[in-house]
Amino acid sequence: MQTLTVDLGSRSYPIHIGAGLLHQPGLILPHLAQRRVAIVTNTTVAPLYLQTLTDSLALNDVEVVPIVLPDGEQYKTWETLNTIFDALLTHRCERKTTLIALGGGVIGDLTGFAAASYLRGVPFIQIPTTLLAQVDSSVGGKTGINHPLGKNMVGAFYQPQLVLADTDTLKTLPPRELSAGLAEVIKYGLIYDAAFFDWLEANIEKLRALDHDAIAHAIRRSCEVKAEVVAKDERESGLRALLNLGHTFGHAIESGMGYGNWQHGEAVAAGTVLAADVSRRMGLMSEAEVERVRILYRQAGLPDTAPDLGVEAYMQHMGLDKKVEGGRIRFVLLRGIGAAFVTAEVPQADLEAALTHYVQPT
Ligand SMILES: NC(=O)c1ccc[n+]([C@@H]2O[C@H](COP(=O)([O-])OP(=O)(O)OC[C@H]3O[C@@H](n4cnc5c(N)ncnc54)[C@H](O)[C@@H]3O)[C@@H](O)[C@H]2O)c1
Ligand SMILES: O=C(O)C(=O)C[C@@H](O)[C@H](O)[C@H](O)COP(=O)(O)O
Ligand SMILES: [Zn+2]
Repeated sequence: MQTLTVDLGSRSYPIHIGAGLLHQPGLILPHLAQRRVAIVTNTTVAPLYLQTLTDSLALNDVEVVPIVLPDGEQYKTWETLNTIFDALLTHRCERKTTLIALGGGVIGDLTGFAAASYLRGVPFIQIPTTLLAQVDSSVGGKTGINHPLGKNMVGAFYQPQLVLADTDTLKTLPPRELSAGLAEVIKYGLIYDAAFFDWLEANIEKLRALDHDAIAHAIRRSCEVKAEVVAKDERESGLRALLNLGHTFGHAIESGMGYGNWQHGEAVAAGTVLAADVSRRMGLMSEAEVERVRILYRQAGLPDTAPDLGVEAYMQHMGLDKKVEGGRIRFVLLRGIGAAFVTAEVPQADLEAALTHYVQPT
């Protein structure tokens, strides 16, 4: 097992990464304020891992309230959040009852937001079971739900007490979901660590084959970068916005195509190709570098073109992005591989050219 720390003073917490961690309740017990937890999961993950986790906690006299939600991005909504509150109240969960998110990023974001607001705040633990959740969404405290007009539009910054990433859970993950997680892994190389990007190019086949050492390294390096960025800028007043590379376009793709039709990671990959192409048009990146990015996405099983929603629809969706300031859309762009920055100074002609060039019919 490897352990990292998200260093946030009195709200610091560990990230444990390793195989078989669901069978180690000793890692969870010190973080519980009472011997009762509510495990929030979904109809896909529950049959795979809910019993294992429940049994290992029950052996230590921890009572479990299971809350099983429908599966899918289209359920990351106000209505689903309310069903969590219904269950917590029905079972008389208290301020010291810890909520445990067992699942991918959708479950983590919903559970975290429920924990931030139930009784004005209860403790929560992230047990991520997708690659995307293990490398990104379980770390850093962004929680929330979607609105029909935009992704993650309602939520809270609320940090977990613990992140427990059991890499064994990835063995049941469908290949499409593994690829979606690789999009966020590649993001860390692009924004922060060119040597990691080189390593990803050399090891992409191993990662897709779930080679133990390669996956462990990718999760660790991703969490290191995310933990460092979050520790420096928890509430995204500057540096943290770099973690949004590809997301301004990507969130437009997710909401424009209808939540759940494009996986978040797929939309981020396509969105990053658009951001890289805009960077190239602005003279910040070479054609060869854009090509390296596209090749790596293809090798990772990800799209390297975006759906053709039309320039106007893209602009409308992106106008609601959380990085918008004074009505101006701010984009994360690249100055080559490994260096990202945020700017509102993007020529409309370059945006329109990218949105015309790197798209395919929907
Ligand atoms: N909070 C953050 O910082 C942050 C970061 C990145 C993404 N996100 C959010 O995370 C979501 C995407 O997360 P995701 O890619 O994990 O999607 P997801 O949660 O929808 O999970 C993908 C699919 O895999 C299934 N699944 C989960 N674990 C499994 C396992 N071990 N075996 C088999 N199937 C399994 C799920 O039921 C689902 O069908 C988006 O809503 C995105 O906005 C949040
Ligand atoms: O943690 C962050 O900060 C990120 O931006 C990580 C992203 O991968 C993630 O998709 C996040 O939810 C997007 O944030 P948002 O503020 O644009 O909704
Ligand atoms: Zn993301």
